[in-house]
Amino acid sequence: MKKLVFIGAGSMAEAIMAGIIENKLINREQIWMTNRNNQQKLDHLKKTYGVNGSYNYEELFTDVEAVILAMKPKDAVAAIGEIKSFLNKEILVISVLAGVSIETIEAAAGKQLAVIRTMPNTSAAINQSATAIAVNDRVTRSQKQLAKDLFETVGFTAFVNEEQLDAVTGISGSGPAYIYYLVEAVEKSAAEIGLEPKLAKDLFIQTLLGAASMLASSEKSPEQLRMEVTSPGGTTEAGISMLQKHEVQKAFISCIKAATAHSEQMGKALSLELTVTKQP
Ligand SMILES: NC(=O)C1=CN([C@@H]2O[C@H](COP(=O)(O)OP(=O)(O)OC[C@H]3O[C@@H](n4cnc5c(N)ncnc54)[C@H](OP(=O)(O)O)[C@@H]3O)[C@@H](O)[C@H]2O)C=CC1
Ligand SMILES: O=C(O)[C@@H]1CCC=N1
Repeated sequence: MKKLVFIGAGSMAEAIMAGIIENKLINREQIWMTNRNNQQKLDHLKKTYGVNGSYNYEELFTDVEAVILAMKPKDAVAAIGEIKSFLNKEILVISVLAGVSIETIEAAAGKQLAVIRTMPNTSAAINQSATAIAVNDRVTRSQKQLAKDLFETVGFTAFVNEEQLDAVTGISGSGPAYIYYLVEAVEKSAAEIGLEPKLAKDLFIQTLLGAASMLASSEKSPEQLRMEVTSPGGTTEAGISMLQKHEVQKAFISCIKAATAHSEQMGKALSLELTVTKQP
């Protein structure tokens, strides 16, 4: 690896960069970061991780092997526009942007590029991301391997078709928030059932970890595992019957579908924005 440049230095960029450094995949001196105008953040990243920060594109793009696009989707077209003259087919472009298609990235750059589109999640900050990766046909085998190696430093990876990335976003990109929302409910219930919120949270976190490990290691289906907890006429049955009454499973399915649909819509809106901008 010659040089890896992050365009955008927010929470996702920091989490991925920290994983790469911790796993010694690339030397910290080979990692460069830039953002829109937050010099303080670049100074902080330099001090904390020993990476380089710069606003000078000539400097950033000298000997670059790969760039990681890590700005908000709404800023993507402008950000790619600023760097497009430095991009070419030899530089691998890796995107972590939700809903921004490979086609849109190439259209914003005005040229064909080797693009890898990924969907990680915020658990990358503790090397526990679930990252799906899609590639276009200009990506070489070694570039594909590089992307896999990079994202394996922050957790699990799987290759998918680009069309599947909206669904991945609905499940695992946004997924951590669904679990946090559930834990908020546990905390809210604590006082009413006579437990300290902190203790309720700690008990539930261990319950989540245990259940996640069971799901990952057991041959049994989630339904079978649920039935093993549920004694006839017992406490779990009483609890689950309330979830059924409130149609929680149905609500959860709607939640995943809404997030997936929103990812699709964001992609279409950006693509349309580009088409309109390019009209003479
Ligand atoms: N948060 C999440 O759970 C997940 C997010 N993603 C995706 O990751 C991406 C980044 O999200 P997140 O890290 O939360 O965002 P942040 O808001 O934390 O960071 C965005 C960064 O982009 C920079 N930026 C904006 N415009 C430009 C530009 N023109 N040139 C260079 N840098 C620019 C900002 O700079 P400045 O501070 O100077 O404005 C900032 O450093 C998003 O596209 C999101 O869809 C993917 C998976 C999960
Ligand atoms: O909410 C979002 O749009 C981003 C993408 C996936 C998780 N967070």
